[in-house]
Amino acid sequence: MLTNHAFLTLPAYGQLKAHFEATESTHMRDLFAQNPDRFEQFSLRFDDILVDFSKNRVTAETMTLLRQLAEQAGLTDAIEKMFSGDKINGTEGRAVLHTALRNRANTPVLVDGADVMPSVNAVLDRMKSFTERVRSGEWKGYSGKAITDVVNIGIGGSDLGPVMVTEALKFYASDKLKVHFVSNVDGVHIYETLQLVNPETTLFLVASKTFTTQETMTNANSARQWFLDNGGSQHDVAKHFAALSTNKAEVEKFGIDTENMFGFWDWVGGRYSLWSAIGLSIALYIGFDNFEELLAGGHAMDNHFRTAPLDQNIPATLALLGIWYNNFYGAQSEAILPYDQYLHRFAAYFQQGDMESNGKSVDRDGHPVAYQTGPIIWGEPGTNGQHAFYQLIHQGTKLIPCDFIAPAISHRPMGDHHRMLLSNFFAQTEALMNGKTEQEAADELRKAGKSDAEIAQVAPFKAFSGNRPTNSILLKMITPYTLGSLIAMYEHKIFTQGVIWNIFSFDQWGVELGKQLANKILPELEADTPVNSHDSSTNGLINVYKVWRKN
Ligand SMILES: O=P(O)(O)OC[C@H]1O[C@H](O)[C@@H](O)[C@@H](O)[C@@H]1O
Repeated sequence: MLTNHAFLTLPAYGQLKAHFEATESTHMRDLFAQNPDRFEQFSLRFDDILVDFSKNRVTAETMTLLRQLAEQAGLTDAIEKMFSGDKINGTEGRAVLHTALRNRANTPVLVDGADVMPSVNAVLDRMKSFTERVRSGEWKGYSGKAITDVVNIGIGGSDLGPVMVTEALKFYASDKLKVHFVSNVDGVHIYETLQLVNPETTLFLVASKTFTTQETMTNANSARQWFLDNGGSQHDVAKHFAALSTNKAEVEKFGIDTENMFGFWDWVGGRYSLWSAIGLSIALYIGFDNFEELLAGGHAMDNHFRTAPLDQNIPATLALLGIWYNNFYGAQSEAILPYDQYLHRFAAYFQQGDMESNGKSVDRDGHPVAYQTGPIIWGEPGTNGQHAFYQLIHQGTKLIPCDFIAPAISHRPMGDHHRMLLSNFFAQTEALMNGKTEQEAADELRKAGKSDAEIAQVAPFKAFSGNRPTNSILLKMITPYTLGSLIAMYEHKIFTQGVIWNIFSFDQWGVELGKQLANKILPELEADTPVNSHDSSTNGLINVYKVWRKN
């Protein structure tokens, strides 16, 4: 278990508070003007990833104090505990070992005294041979045809990771195999997906850690019914359905051949599970070699996080910067802005990764926290975001720290597109940092021939305060390896923040509540008789629904 501490009484917290008050009005423009080495001093490189954090409202002193905060919160010890299988998920009594899933060094990792690596490797071997059989066409559907479409049925962590990664690595995909994802219990999702596929050549992956999640089981049942109604027999189900789960008993109950079950373990959190059997759709889509590259990239970042000193440690640095804005500047959110269309689900993926992990308000002693914890994560790919919500980032009243992410090399070089994309990537962080004074705005207007009256009227609106913090994460190229490192980088950022805030990052009781509540109302929706067991709003909504559904 992790050692507890009181975040607000850490000596570095008090020092940071005083430092914040003393430096709050400093403008980054001046910091850049004063220090020509700012980029060298405040950027880190790891393989083909460059993290430039110089456009933040920090000085060397800020970073020193933030690192002291991490040390005083016991980060080094906490990292060791996670990697070595300590039961750091305190409310569920579980280890947290997604790092073991990508432990390419194969060094033993012990849970309750037993090495988990042989089981990890055994599942990877089975995934490999299954992937090869399906991709080569050796695996046949019931009518003897090869598989052309894979439909992953899962939700939350059993969906978002595979969706994000298959999109991000589409360049590496085989054109012989398409992947589809069904998550929402809204019948529209499975209906529309089934319109695209043929039962003879479709493989359904039922992805659920618990194998009891309402949405997934409902979609899986509908998929099986569709399969049986459209030419498949009960006997053929084994050729068209596989399960990715920790729950063998429920998989058997559903009727999936356990030969087609790919297991994982309770020490893999749902939102950290793309590295496990939950990643089978990824392996099928991009091939097992590429899936292994993804694991290798994650493993390399694990080694970096575990061994790099704090002043060189990329995930820890990003975490500390996040804490600086969250706990001292009062920033409510962080935007993730990938300048890469293939990464268009990256922010959505880390919405779950971050918000489900650190959206907690009770500390590890069970006491309500008296400080802010996890931020709101949001974002869309650049340049679309620029034409939608960047106005608020540039000139709104809220401070929104942003991560800008871009590859130097595009997989799809089309004319000048990539250069244009990157010119936006570079320009935006520069503008957010520099801003534009009213005087500069006035000078521009004068040059454009505007009268003094016009200038006085318009200049205030054309001024930008600047001083808005950004990290620029420049990658050479989005390869499976680099993406693996990038994902692991954010995972460890989230972990670091949870350690410093003294919260449990690996449970999700808030989500469980929703599952229970919906199950209570579902039977009440059966009959047309009005309900009166809830508050007047809930009763009113249900009763109008009961009337309207009759038409
Ligand atoms: O894989 P499962 O068990 O279907 O859970 C799917 C999802 O359910 C809930 O929303 C949470 O517990 C998530 O963390 C999880 O990823």
